[in-house]
Amino acid sequence: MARNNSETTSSSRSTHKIRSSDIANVLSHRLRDEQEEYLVRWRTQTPTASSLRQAICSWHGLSELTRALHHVQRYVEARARAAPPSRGAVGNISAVPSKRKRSSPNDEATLSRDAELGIITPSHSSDRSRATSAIPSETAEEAVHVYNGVLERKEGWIGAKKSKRVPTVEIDATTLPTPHMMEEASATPTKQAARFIREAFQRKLRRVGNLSLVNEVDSTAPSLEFQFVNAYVLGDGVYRADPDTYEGCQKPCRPNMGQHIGCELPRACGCLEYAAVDEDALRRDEPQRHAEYALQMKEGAFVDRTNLPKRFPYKRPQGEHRPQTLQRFYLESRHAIYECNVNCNCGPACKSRVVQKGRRVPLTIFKTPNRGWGVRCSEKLVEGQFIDTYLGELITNDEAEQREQAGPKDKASYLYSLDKFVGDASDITADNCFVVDGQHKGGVTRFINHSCEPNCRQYTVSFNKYDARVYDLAFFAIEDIPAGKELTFDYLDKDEEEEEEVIAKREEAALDPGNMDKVLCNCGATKCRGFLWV
Ligand SMILES: C[S@@+](CC[C@H](N)C(=O)[O-])C[C@H]1O[C@@H](n2cnc3c(N)ncnc32)[C@H](O)[C@@H]1O
Repeated sequence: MARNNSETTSSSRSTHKIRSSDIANVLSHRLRDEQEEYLVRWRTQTPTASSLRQAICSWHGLSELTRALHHVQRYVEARARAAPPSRGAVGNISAVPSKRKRSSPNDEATLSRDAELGIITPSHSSDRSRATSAIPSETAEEAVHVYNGVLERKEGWIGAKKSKRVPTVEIDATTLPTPHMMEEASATPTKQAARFIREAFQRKLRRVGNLSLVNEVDSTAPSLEFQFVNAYVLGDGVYRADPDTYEGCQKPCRPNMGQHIGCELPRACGCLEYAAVDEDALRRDEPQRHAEYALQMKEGAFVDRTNLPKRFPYKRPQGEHRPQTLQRFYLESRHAIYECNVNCNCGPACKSRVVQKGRRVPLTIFKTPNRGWGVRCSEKLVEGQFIDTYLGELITNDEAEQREQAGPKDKASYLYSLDKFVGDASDITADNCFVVDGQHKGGVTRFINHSCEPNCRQYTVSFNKYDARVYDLAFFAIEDIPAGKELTFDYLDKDEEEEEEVIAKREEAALDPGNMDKVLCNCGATKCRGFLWV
């Protein structure tokens, strides 16, 4: 049924929703009957200067916008960026998506990127001469709920259309919001929107499971546009092997070896082919072979690893409800970890299966005072305990470079090159390795902040020993971490340095003009290097 444009559109109990894809953007907000209402500009198929002027705009309560809340979030955060927080408005929003360039208000001939995205800047309101019919008075303006069209409600959805039958209030949509609307908006809080947005993000977390959100700093929530995924999302030109084709360990490995804790064959297990050689065992058991091995390693010669004793990645579980932890050797080295896989003979109880079983610990995304969102665990973690993997879009290096150039200055923080095996006997180079971009699609670990003195580290974990291109990036605790303490890792994974050395370098970095546009590090560690990427 067609709705007259003078009808109220903001029922607080609405069962009819606006589709996210039908909205171009949110232009303003106001309070009516104690309910926040948001002025929505409907999307036109292909935005042209004239279609933007004639775009349908209408006011809606939040219950009609629950499927399109990220548009409200963008509006609220852009507003907070433009003005310092006041009277219940949102505060620190350092982690919101990048700012967009805005189009020249009078440049109709060439549509800017803003216009393509459907963003109309308030500054257009100065060009009143284009209005098809100016709004006569503030009172009339207040009464209007739909401009340039009518709304219809069908099958749970709200749509907008032009109507020849129903008289409509016509206005140059690029003049919205009007100065009066802007004035009203500046005096109106966005608390209800903040609650709707926070609840929507919490619903996302519940769908993932074992995740929560805490914000004791302001009323914001992480971007609703962030999509949680549970595996890499393959981009164009990216490929990975089907798990059915992975080579698994075969006989003599067998299920339930070693009192049901899996593999006990550090020389024979095929999955350990590229695992770290247990040099202590080799020296002790076969001194001659150890001497040959040490020489081959020193000269960079080929090493036949068959039957050399290898190190298992994980310790046996230390009690029924205790987590398995990384062996000290792996914890302290950067050696890749090889786990057993779906085609192995060892069975699911094998001790070389930790990361593949996924996150077991409850994590909380929380707002920090000076580093955007961070992550903590509500349970204590022990040294060597697995936390979670870094996920995201798996893209080519070329694609990553393009995204880095087009993105904000901290884009690099979300990009992780899978370059562990560059330089090994493979055709992988720094220019053709794949890259994980976790900014818009990924897992909770994408919210982990950097520290120059971290309590976690990222390790390479492979289930397919012959694939040097695609592997997991897994976070482990590198010390015991009390419940509630922020989890951090060193984005540059640097080796530890002496304090005086770090301080000297930090002072030098602060004076280097080349670091002027670098992101300052707020980790607060004694050995802080001063910048995120130095
Ligand atoms: C991978 S994200 C971490 C999550 C991020 N805090 C957020 O709110 O989405 C990396 C970004 O967080 C911020 N960040 C992380 N660690 C920081 C630190 N030690 N000091 C300052 N900013 C930091 C920077 O903006 C960086 O680009």
